[in-house]
Amino acid sequence: MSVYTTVGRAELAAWLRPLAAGELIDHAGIAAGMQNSNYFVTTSGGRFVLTLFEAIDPAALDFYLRLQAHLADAGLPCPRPLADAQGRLWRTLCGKPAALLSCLPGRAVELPDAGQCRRVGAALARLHLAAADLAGAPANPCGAAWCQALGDSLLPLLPAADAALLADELEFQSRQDRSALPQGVIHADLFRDNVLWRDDGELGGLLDFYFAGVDAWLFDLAVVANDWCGDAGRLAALIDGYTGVRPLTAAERLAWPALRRAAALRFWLLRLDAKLRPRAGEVVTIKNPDDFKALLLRLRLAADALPG
Ligand SMILES: Nc1ncnc2c1ncn2[C@@H]1O[C@H](COP(=O)(O)OP(=O)(O)O)[C@@H](O)[C@H]1O
Ligand SMILES: N[C@@H](CCOP(=O)(O)O)C(=O)O
Repeated sequence: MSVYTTVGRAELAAWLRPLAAGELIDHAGIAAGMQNSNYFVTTSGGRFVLTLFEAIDPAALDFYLRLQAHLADAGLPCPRPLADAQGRLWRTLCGKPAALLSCLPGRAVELPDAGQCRRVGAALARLHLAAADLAGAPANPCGAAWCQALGDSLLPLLPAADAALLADELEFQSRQDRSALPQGVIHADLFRDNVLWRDDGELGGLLDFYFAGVDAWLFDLAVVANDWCGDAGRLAALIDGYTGVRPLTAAERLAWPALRRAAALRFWLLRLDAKLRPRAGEVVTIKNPDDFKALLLRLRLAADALPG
């Protein structure tokens, strides 16, 4: 989990009232996630997820919640935020912006098969196309400039070998320009633990849109490839699923190796930052940064060509 903010029953019951979601039965912290505080909430009206946003600019939050409603309207299995009578999708709870969203069915898988990689690839491309007509989207909050700034600030905290690797990769990435690649709203964090699968094998949910923003679509595909595809077969299936919905351009094919490195760097940095400068909370999940350091080292040695 991360439960940084503890929510009491009485304050939650009062906060729920304007949503007409039924009477509170119980709520329990969720044992996953790194960024926000999440609770399963059961009411007489059903089951929901309560998210308290720990470090999100409220202006960006309006966009994240509108995005999920927009994608749900487009038929993607995304959580739908509940609105109060004034149409507000979030209000303050325990001093934090908070939203109640539909609870989607299914479980995440740790070892996806090629079929699941193909389906997640197709869903990612559908997400890219469906979000393209959403107005007012901000830039990816953790894009290339964020990586450079966070990387620079972490350099003095790292052992010499890691600092050398990071400095060299930051220098390489500073010479890449993804601004001419096809762009749009990207999920930016569609890891295995952010995708739910139903018992019948179908996609149950795409979760956790709180890093979304405009960036190269291919960067999003690289984020997914890095987390989902431990072998060539699963990578080929992911790309096949994606390109079946949105074919890639020649420029994207050329940019693939550098963007896979950029995606590995982005999550190495996020996890390093969480480990080296932890936030206080009731329960805090810290994920291992070394997984992404190892991946980055491998991608620097052997630039995998894009299959297909
Ligand atoms: N709408 C939802 N429906 C079902 N489960 C959810 C939903 N939202 C979150 N969860 C569960 O909570 C976990 C943490 O949520 P997530 O959005 O990843 O947190 P964080 O923003 O902290 O990364 C997910 O892995 C999932 O198990
Ligand atoms: N998915 C990323 C970012 C943080 O994880 P999440 O649990 O908040 O989605 C990672 O694994 O590092």
